[in-house]
Amino acid sequence: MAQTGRPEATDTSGHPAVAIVGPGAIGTTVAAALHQAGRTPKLCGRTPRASLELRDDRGRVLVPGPVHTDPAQAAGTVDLVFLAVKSTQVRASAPWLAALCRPDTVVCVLQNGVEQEAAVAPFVPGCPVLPAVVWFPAEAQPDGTVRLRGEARLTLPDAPASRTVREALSGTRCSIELAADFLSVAWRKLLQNAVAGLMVLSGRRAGMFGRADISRLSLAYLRECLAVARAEGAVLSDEVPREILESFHGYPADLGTSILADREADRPLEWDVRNGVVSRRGRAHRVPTPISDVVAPLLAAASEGPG
Ligand SMILES: NC(=O)C1=CN([C@@H]2O[C@H](COP(=O)(O)OP(=O)(O)OC[C@H]3O[C@@H](n4cnc5c(N)ncnc54)[C@H](OP(=O)(O)O)[C@@H]3O)[C@@H](O)[C@H]2O)C=CC1
Ligand SMILES: CC(C)(CO)C(=O)C(=O)O
Repeated sequence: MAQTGRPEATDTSGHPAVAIVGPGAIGTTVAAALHQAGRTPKLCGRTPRASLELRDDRGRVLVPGPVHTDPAQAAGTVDLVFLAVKSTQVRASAPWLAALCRPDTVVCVLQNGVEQEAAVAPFVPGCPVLPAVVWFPAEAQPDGTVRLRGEARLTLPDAPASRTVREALSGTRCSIELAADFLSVAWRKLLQNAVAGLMVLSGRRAGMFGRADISRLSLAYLRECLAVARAEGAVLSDEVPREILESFHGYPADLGTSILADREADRPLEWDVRNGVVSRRGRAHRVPTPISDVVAPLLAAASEGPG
């Protein structure tokens, strides 16, 4: 972590200076929200780009770059880092975190899962690490633009560091809710992500949940995940599995999920944080997870092989 790096004065309006590490589907959405409000963040990625582009029903937002790719060349710490790389890419993004963070930098992790804090904290010793539940679907397109398919919305824990994130995003199109019981919200989203993993195994999009057999399988899987979530302390009602299944029934048939996009591009999958976690935490609590114990190894093999 940079101890003496001079804070970057990218923002003179009193809003926190922000960097986005991982300007992909989610990172581009947040960057566009900030840019539209006149608070263009520093963009830190892996692939060089001159700019980012977000598209949705309302039009396009072009976020001026460049996307920096060398942490040594993009000097200056910031008040807030949005970390929007995949969970499989956190370790590789550590040089960015070291270059951008000083001890009071807030690191807000825009990733699926329930283990973001434990995964990221070792790379930013002393910094407040905030997990965020990301509710909106965003899809990177073959031409490099990002298609946003919903309203940009995050839920954060009701913690002091969340104030920095609220200030950064205040008045932007990306809304923020603070949850007193963040654990329960994060597990509810995890259930949604776990069942979305079935799309990878079938190679199909949300339309597949219209099948009666897939609906039965999903409901059984969601109930199993719910038992683990409750063992972890989440307060979620018996209705949650059905509510989640109904939300999948209501999605456009061609809506995917980020883990399916990774599968289609033959990239490593976030199988462990989205599906494996259910088996792992289930074992710890002696909660049986027979469906998860089939789904997780198949996703792991799809991700990593061999074969
Ligand atoms: N997409 C969605 O709809 C949703 C995603 N999420 C979660 O959000 C997180 C981000 O997902 P998403 O935006 O879809 O992922 P993407 O793959 O679209 O974006 C990841 C970005 O990180 C960049 N990156 C990879 N490695 C590094 C590195 N070492 N240093 C800097 N940047 C790097 C990638 O660069 P490159 O262009 O070179 O690959 C890419 O720009 C995931 O945890 C996902 O589960 C949550 C809700 C919805
Ligand atoms: C689309 C959404 C919000 C639900 O599955 C998601 O979390 C993802 O694609 O990773």
